[in-house]
This record gives sequence, structure tokens and C-alpha cells, in this order.
Amino acid sequence: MTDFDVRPVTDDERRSTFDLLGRSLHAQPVSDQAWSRFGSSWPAAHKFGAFDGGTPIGIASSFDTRIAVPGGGTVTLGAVDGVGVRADRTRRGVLTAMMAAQLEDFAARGIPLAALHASEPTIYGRFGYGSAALGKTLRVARPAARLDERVAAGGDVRMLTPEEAVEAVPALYERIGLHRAGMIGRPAAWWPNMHDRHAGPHGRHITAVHSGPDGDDGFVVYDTVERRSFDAPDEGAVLDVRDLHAADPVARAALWRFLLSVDLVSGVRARHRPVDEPLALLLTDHRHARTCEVEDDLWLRPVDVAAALRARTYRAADPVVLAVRDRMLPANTGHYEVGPGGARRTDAAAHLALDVDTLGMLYLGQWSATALAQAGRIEVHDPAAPDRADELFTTVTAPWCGTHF
Ligand SMILES: CC(=O)SCCNC(=O)CCNC(=O)[C@H](O)C(C)(C)COP(=O)(O)OP(=O)(O)OC[C@H]1O[C@@H](n2cnc3c(N)ncnc32)[C@H](O)[C@@H]1OP(=O)(O)O
Repeated sequence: MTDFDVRPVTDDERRSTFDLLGRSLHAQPVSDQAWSRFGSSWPAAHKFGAFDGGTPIGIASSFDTRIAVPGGGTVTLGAVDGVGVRADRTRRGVLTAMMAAQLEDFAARGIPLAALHASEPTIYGRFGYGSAALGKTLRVARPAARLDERVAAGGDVRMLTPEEAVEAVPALYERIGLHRAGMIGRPAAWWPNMHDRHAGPHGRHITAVHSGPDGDDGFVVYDTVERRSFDAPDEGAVLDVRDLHAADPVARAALWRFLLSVDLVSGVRARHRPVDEPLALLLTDHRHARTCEVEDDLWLRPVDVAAALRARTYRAADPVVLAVRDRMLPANTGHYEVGPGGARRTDAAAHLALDVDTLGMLYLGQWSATALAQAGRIEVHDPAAPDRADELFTTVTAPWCGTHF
């Protein structure tokens, strides 16, 4: 027996559902002033609430955007930017019911992929999401870390006022483009809450922009946190990189050169960077840039398996036939042939069998079919097939989202 209804959120319920999500994540209710600044980032569209009578007890929110897939194409993405259930109503199927409504809505609207960032990795596999892109945390020692003289240099870095940052950075992100598989477009509604709140006139983050021969081509948003204390009088501040995007290697190196030049800083920390971010290679001594953590970044859910498989490209190898199982969206269950020429449904016998969350793990190229098979996530019917699938799905550049949502 269910004692709640799941339905779309109305305009009047935006703030109460935002506060419900915040509470589930242990945040304070939003103030009137803050809501007037970034409430527009929480439109009613694409939100499913669970209600007991008129009272919200659960929320599953998403927004539509684009995601880059291997090969350079982009497809529509349902970006799940917040799910939460009131603490006294958890573990009674509320999230399951909201996720089902959300996935059916994505499918009905022809959205091929959905994605999220997971608070806890044990939750989302059952809904068909797999960990599809990783991110690393870098710690760089200051003032020891220096860029090697062979690293290409050029252009200028300038700091923006908060007003300039709010104006300039969205257009710059758009111009830099979705050049890595896993990167997503940032719709206008994303910016007030995720960027302007921290880097705009009321925030404390600092924004710097790099300009090359063709104009602005990279930006970094950062904050500094004082570490000096009575017990550690020689510590400077830690510079925390929150958002860094560059159109090319010259702009990226110049932004890192700038970050490493900021005075009174004893270390630079950057979380959720691409796992193949080449910072260590840029330094005279690569040990001054340490990877101290690798975490899951983006979780991906093929919503329309055929469309998702068709959207990306594959490298040269003999085709493989995948048997995909999808409990929540059974129309996806079936056999798919994937080869250098593309992907299509087939009646042919399967070489490999996997659940749809594992397909999410394979899709962007983060994990190899061989590793997934060895981990028991792919059943192997043809012993040569994992090698072929590795060839087909591998990407040269690691996938990375780089956008918090
Ligand atoms: C994408 C994002 O927004 S990340 C942020 C997610 N939100 C949070 O972490 C906020 C705090 N947590 C919550 O609000 C809730 O606990 C939620 C949303 C994670 C789960 O909601 P619930 O209504 O309890 O989930 P529901 O009852 O549908 O559980 C479905 C299954 O997942 C399991 N599950 C749910 N949450 C968890 C968890 N945190 N850890 C382990 N298992 C979990 C349940 O045990 C259940 O398993 P079963 O199918 O084997 O019985």
C-alpha cells in the first residue's frame, strides 16, 4: 500500500520542494534574499514530487541539456540535479516511485541518456545508472611547483570583477564547447545557483580569464582558504580550484601558471579534474602535483539504448552483439550489434550480456569491457568478445563532466 502520490511539481511548490531537497542534504532552509537571487534555478519544469496530501515528502528534479558523446556528437540529456526524501519517510519506496516517473518521462520525451552525480554509490545502479566518468583531486605544492620552460606559453590572464564574471563566464563556457565526452551544456537556469551565487557580487569566489590570439579562451573560478594558525605559523592559504575550463593546451597551461603564481599560498587543490589532466607533465618536478583521490564523477543511464548506441562512434574491430537487460524500461531489453559502422538492434546471438547500468559504465569509455567482465558485470558468451568490445568502445581522451549539478 502506498500512502503518497507522485506527480509533477507546480509553480507554487518550487520553494517547498527546494527546501525539502536542502533538508535531505542537511542544508538550512533558503532565506527570502537568497531565494530571490537564485530561485530561478529551480523551475517547476521536469520535477516530480511525492506528496502526502498536499505536503511534499520527496523530490526528483532534472533539467534538459546536451551531453558530448565519444566521436564528438552531442545528444539530449536528462540531467538529474537533485533527489531527496524527507527523513521520516525514507526506505518505503518513495525514491523508487519518483525515479520510475522520471525515467518514463525521459523515455516518453525521446531523451536517449540521463545522468547524475551520486551522493552514495549504492543507490543508483538499481535504477539503471552506472558510474561512467571519474574525476581526480590534485594537490599541488606551492611555491615548489613550477611549469617546465618547454610548456607552450602565450596570452594574458586577467581577473574579473564579480559583475564581469556573471556576465562573461556563461558565454565563455558556451564558446569553449563540449570538447570531451561527458561534458554537458549549462542552461541559463544552471548559472544563478551554481556559479553566480559563489562568484557573483554576493559570493567570495574569484574569477580569472585567459585571452589568446582569438580572444578569451579559458577561465578559472577559485577561492582561497586561510590555513595559517598558531600551531602552523608558516602555512599560507590553500587555493581551491572550483571550475576550470580551457579551449586548448596553451590556455590551460596559462591558467595553471597563474594559479601557481598567487602569493601567500602553500598549496593548490583542484577536485573533480579529468583523470588524464596532464598537470604533472607540465611541471619541472612531477611529484609536486599529487593525485590524492579518484572519485566517481558522472553516472550515466541509457534511456533509449538503441539511440544512445547509435549516437557515439566506435573504433575499428569486428562487431559484437550485446544482450542488454533493463528492468525499469523493458523496451530496452534486447540484442544490439555494435561495430565500426554503428549500432542496431539484431536477433543474432549475444557475445556479451549486461545490465543497462553496466552499459552506462561502458558507454563513455571510462571502463573496459574486459575489466567489467572480470568484475562479473558482463557475462561472456564468446571469449574473444571482450577484446573486440575494448577496441570498439575505447576512447583516447578520458571522459569527464566538469559541471556540478
Ligand atoms: C542525484 C542526487 O540528487 S544525489 C543526492 C541524493 N540525496 C540524498 O542523498 C539525500 C539523503 N537521502 C535521501 O533523501 C533518501 O535516503 C534517498 C533519496 C537517497 C533514498 O530515498 P528512499 O525513498 O529511502 O529510497 P527507496 O525507499 O525508494 O529505496 C530504494 C532502494 O534503495 C535502497 N537505498 C535507498 N537509499 C539508500 C542509501 N542511502 N544507502 C543504501 N541503500 C539505499 C533501499 O534500501 C531500497 O532497496 P531495496 O530496493 O533493495 O529495498
